[in-house]
Amino acid sequence: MSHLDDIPSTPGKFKMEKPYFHRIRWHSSLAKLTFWSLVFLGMIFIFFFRSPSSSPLPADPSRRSLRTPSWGGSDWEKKVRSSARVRSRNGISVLVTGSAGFVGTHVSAALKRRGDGVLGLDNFNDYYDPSLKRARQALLERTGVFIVEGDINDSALLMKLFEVVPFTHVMHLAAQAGVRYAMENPGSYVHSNIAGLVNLLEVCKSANPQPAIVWASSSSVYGLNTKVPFSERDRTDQPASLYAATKKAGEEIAHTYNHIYGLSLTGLRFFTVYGPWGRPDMAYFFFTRDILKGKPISIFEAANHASVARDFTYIDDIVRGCLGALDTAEKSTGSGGKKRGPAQLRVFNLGNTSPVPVTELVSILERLLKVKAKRNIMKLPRNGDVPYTHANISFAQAELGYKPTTDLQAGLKKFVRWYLNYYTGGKKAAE
Ligand SMILES: O=C(O)[C@H]1O[C@H](OP(=O)(O)OP(=O)(O)OC[C@H]2O[C@@H](n3ccc(=O)[nH]c3=O)[C@H](O)[C@@H]2O)[C@H](O)[C@@H](O)[C@H]1O
Repeated sequence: MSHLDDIPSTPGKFKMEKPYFHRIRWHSSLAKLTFWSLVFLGMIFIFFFRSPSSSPLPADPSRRSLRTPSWGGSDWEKKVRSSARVRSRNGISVLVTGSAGFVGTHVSAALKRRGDGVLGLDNFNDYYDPSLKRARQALLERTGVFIVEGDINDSALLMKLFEVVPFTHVMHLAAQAGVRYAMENPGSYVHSNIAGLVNLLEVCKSANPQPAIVWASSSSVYGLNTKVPFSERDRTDQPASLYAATKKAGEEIAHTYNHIYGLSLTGLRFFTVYGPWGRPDMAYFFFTRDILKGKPISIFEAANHASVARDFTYIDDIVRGCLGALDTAEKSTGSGGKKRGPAQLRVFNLGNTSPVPVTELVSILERLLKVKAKRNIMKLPRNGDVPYTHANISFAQAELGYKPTTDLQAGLKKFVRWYLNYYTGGKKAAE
């Protein structure tokens, strides 16, 4: 909706007065006309000075979200119940937020496969191509997972979902992802990663029974930490991006809800997750697209020409980590919004323990695509990126049985196969 639409409708106010009207009346009309003209000009002024391009925080950071999702009604409730129905002995019923996202789709499918009840929730925003999210949704629908269209900031919707289904677990993956985009749209990070998280926890704390919650934190919380490999005991108070700061804030918020309300909370610090059905905003994904198009790619390097490297982690390994976290999550201890005893609070690294330079990532892609990349080496910009990540996963190994098995070469092979098939039917280079 245009901001100009906000101008109150004032029928008749601008109507031309007839000349034989009383002088005083004429003066008053002129005054009114002047007044409304000024109001009109004022609105135009406000519109331009509050437009997203000139404002650091967009007036409505959720503007890219589906604004008025339709939910409710008996058919809708039937679909919700059916999707969330547990079909295996000792299965769990899980609300998966961000289920049309990359990790959300894979986790939802894996839970469904083993007979758990799964209900998805996603706002289908256009941070990246929503048609990819729709394709993931279609994939999940075929496996019996229904995705409710809505935002985690919508308390009424969340309360309704808990009224219809007494979820035992929440897998909270809905978030504003991406390190570099935080400089473009900081408000969207606050909206999803802070306000959205708090809203979800508020509803969870009041639910009866309270669910156990597993949620996506990020390797980026290690920020400027230089001690490697990164251990959960290392400092995380030097975030290098607003994205990282909101994820770190999430970890502190989790502590609060665990402390006050007895919510069982497990945060998973994902390390640069990649694979089929991945996110087009991530380097491995758009490098593939650009290499195929013959477009140059920018490869960042750290100070003194040092390589920038990432502990790239394959999606199937991450999914196993997520399921391990759900399966070992203890029950929340509160009821009626009140804590009844101490509850579980955990944070785990989910990485691959094997950092690979971005230059090597590009070489692997060149071999798999059989196309030489046009490499444009440039200094790591000050955009929130950190030069290096490396996970110590011994804690996740001990507690969740987490053990990654896919190296970057094998994982990218699967990604490239999916990419070519999805975008070109395996025949020609992608658009
Ligand atoms: O682990 C995380 O917590 C995060 O992982 C991911 O962030 P990153 O590790 O930064 O992944 P990604 O953008 O793919 O850049 C990969 C590498 O390519 C380099 N890079 C990037 C762009 C470019 O043009 N050139 C380049 O060299 C770049 O410098 C980097 O070294 C998720 O996006 C994020 O949401 C969060 O989950």
